[in-house]
Amino acid sequence: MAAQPTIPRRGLFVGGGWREPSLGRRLPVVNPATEATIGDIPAATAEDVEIAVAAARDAFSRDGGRHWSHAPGAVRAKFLRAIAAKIKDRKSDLALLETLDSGKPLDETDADMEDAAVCFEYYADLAESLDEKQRSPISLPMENFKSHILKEPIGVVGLITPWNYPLLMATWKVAPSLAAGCTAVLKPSELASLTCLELGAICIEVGLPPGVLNIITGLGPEAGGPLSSHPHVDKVAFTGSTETGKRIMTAAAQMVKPVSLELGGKSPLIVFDDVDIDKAVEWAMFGIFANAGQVCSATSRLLLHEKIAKQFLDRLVAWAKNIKVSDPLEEGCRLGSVVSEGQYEKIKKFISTARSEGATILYGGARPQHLGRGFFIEPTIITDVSTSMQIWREEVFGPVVCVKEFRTESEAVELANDTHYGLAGAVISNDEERCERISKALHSGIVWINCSQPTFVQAPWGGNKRSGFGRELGQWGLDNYLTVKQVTKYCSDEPWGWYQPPSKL
Ligand SMILES: NC(=O)C1=CN([C@@H]2O[C@H](COP(=O)(O)OP(=O)(O)OC[C@H]3O[C@@H](n4cnc5c(N)ncnc54)[C@H](O)[C@@H]3O)[C@@H](O)[C@H]2O)C=CC1
Ligand SMILES: N=C(N)NCCCC(=O)O
Ligand code: NA
Repeated sequence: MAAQPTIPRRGLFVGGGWREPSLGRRLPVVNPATEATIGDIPAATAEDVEIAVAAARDAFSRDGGRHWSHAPGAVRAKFLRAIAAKIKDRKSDLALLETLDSGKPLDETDADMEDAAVCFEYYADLAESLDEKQRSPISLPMENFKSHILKEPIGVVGLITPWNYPLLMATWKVAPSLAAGCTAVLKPSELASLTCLELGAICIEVGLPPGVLNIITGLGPEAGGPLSSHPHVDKVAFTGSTETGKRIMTAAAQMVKPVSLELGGKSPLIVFDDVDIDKAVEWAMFGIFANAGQVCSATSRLLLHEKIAKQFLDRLVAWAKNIKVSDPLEEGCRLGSVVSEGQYEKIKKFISTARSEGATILYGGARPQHLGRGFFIEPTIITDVSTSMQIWREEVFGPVVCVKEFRTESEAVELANDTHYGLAGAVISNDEERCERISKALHSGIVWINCSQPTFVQAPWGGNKRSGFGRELGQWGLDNYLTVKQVTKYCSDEPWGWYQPPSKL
């Protein structure tokens, strides 16, 4: 087991330095795998939001934007690459902090730190290529006019992020917004903020201009609320629950402030009868047990062709029994604890409601016997599910999959789309044409074929329906933080000639 590090005591990261929260309050950091309090983080309030937004505003317009917002993309790219390099240098200590904060297996946090570094590098490249895309001409039907496009940073952005991939979800917003030339105030989740505060330390080390990125930890209503309604915040990007997303959109609407929302999901995985069962089972497990199912795109509804359902479930149970559920620091751990006591209680309630509504807990459903402490839940497989049950309709955000059988392709699609959410969907079949048909038929922003969850920084990420709108990652992730300006020029020597000229007296 890795050595326990000391948890750095940080302030709020504002204007390029550390600052104690105005009201002097701090929040405990709990390691959910041991239930021990291991440190604390500052609790920002509206007063601190005010100061952080002012710092970001100042950084946006300082020197007419020459050093950041309107600097060549290469200037911003240099800082983004330096941040990526520091994340790589500190990968093992950041991964350890994130595991201690969230309960995620160390192999997962290690991969997440790598993904965060890659994301900063990717948007460094896009910051550079942005300059080449400026002034792209628009063809007009009148010769005496010429028009071109400028892509400009939106301004100061508020970035509100969740606890399930603490540093990575922050990076999906920080990297593209800074690449675009915005300045930002990041509000990570109070349940797991440690690595985001370390990002502040990294910004100091790389000499990021003060105020370009500010990081304020604290509670949702106290710190996130004032940020989403602040008149000097030009856009809010949010990832988290649908309920909080609605609140943020309502607050932003008062200022006609644009928002992008990446919310919950209840994504389906459809398995046909022409597949290699064990290969399909492993993807089904990865789709719902990776990160203990605390993934917005988790494929939490498993749809099995009736011909293979029994065999598939037998194998799924056999594989699930084989998952190493342990302290997330243990070598080979594949299922750690969930993030908090609140999340643990919520997941257990979902399971007991499913049982009382008549579903069968085929496997799991409780605390693993060998783990007496920590917020651990067994991998859980629920069958005999009907479409009116809570377990079919609502996001659990835990290692809990519910299963239904289907007979025909159209029945599978109908079940898959039977949800208010629309983030992701997946299909496993050896029939390529069938997979193509299903990709078109699913009402979601992401479709996986013959897999579930692999995520690449180059490809757009986001949902439809109550999973939100806007796309992160790829070029779309950069466009999220850019506004498009048309510049149209009259270039004829002739007068416009619409009005009768007055007589020259
Ligand atoms: N889609 C996703 O990626 C996520 C979904 N969830 C779902 O949400 C449930 C609740 O988890 P929470 O941590 O409570 O998620 P949440 O959506 O409340 O938290 C996400 C972020 O929003 C902030 N926030 C909360 N209330 C706010 C407000 N009124 N104004 C501005 N910001 C606010 C939080 O501090 C955090 O930074 C989970 O059980 C899960 O089902 C949670 C996290 C991520
Ligand atoms: N990095 C991977 N594989 N997935 C990220 C999921 C992000 C989310 O829950 O919003
Ligand atoms: Na924590």
